[in-house]
Amino acid sequence: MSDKTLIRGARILGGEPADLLLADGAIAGLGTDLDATGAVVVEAAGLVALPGFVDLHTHLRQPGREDAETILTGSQAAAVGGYTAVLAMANTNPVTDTAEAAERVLDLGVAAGYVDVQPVGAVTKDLEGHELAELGLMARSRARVRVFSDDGKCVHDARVMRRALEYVKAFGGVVSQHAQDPSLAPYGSACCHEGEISGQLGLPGWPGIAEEVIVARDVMLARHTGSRVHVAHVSTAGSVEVVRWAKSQGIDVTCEVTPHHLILTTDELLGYDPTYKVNPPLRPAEDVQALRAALADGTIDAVATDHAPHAKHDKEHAFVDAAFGMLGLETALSVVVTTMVETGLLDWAGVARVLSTNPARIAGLDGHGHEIAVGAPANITLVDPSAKVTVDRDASVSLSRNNPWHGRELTGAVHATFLRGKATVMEGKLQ
Ligand SMILES: NC(=O)N[C@@H](CC(=O)O)C(=O)O
Repeated sequence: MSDKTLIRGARILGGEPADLLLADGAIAGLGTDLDATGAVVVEAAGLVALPGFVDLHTHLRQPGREDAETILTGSQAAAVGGYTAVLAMANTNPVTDTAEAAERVLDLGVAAGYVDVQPVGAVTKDLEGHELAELGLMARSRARVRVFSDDGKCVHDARVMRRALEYVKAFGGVVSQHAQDPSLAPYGSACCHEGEISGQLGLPGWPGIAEEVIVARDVMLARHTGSRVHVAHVSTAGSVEVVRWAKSQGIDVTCEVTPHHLILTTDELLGYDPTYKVNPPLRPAEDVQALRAALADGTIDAVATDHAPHAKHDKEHAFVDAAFGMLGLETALSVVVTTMVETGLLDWAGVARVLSTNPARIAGLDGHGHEIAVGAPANITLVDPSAKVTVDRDASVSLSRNNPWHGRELTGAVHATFLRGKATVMEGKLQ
């Protein structure tokens, strides 16, 4: 089979139609009426060409919970979602807190071959929050770890956070903080936005302030250390306000929002369906509006899925006992189109920014998030901008089924994904 592909007539970043020639892993031509000799031709009239998506926040569950997801199945779900790179969170079993563990994740990602799997290193040993993990060794390993996170838990001790920020500064790393002060929102028990709704449902409250105090503290620590902090899954208007202020002061802070926090609200909890139990919890509509506005104005840099697959027997429990988390990789683009493009809040260049360019920059991934230009790596996602999709959780390539979008109609679909010129997905199907 030819290793040349001609994508014919795609709208580049939603602009004018052009042909794209992919050869030897790179974009070899961009223009009109390019010569198709020897190339596989992909007819792309009406489709939008974007740089391959990069997910800053994916839980792949391997090692330890291969019944919920593996690096292979998670990579496949990512490719179907239009991703060419994912950052694999460290809260596996064992935790990714050594150079060897990070290299193992990297190698399994290469063996799977659907997306570049970039390991995230734990900030503290075994995510316990006390002793720093081998940050330098992970950074210098073959895995070149640059993003560190105890995600699932917060680096709640200010002294440990300060040391982590100082340490990662030496090699241009970043700490991605799961902002949850456990004295205000205890791990495991706090599971519902604190407010009228938690009272009504009788569920332990997870107040927005538990997130906001950590975000406020961390931007001050970033300023003090001159280092770089990233806030994972921001979920409240207050957090966004703090980040907006910090950016205006020149503090080196970035943040991400999940697709689910852009649309789902506390109302979903009324049926006590554990599919909607997630950390941080779903918030009221005012927060959702503030998150959309902040993504539109650039205060929020990226959309990151927090894809959190769980086996049935961990999710199908009474709400208080079920595992936290929901799937996200395969549906993120459709949620972004539905909430941000259809509403006029983002154009396609904006979608490229929040799903590709910014996350690649934050993670320090050189081979991703490029402009669509001759010579750039051929990591390309083709999107059908107006397709109406009714999500079917059983059509998922993820091993898990905790899909909050099941039965909903969303707009926009991934048509094809190319990783260094090779089609991993074509006509929505895994290759
Ligand atoms: N986001 C989630 O709801 N779940 C995450 C970890 C976490 O609790 O943040 C997971 O690993 O399942």
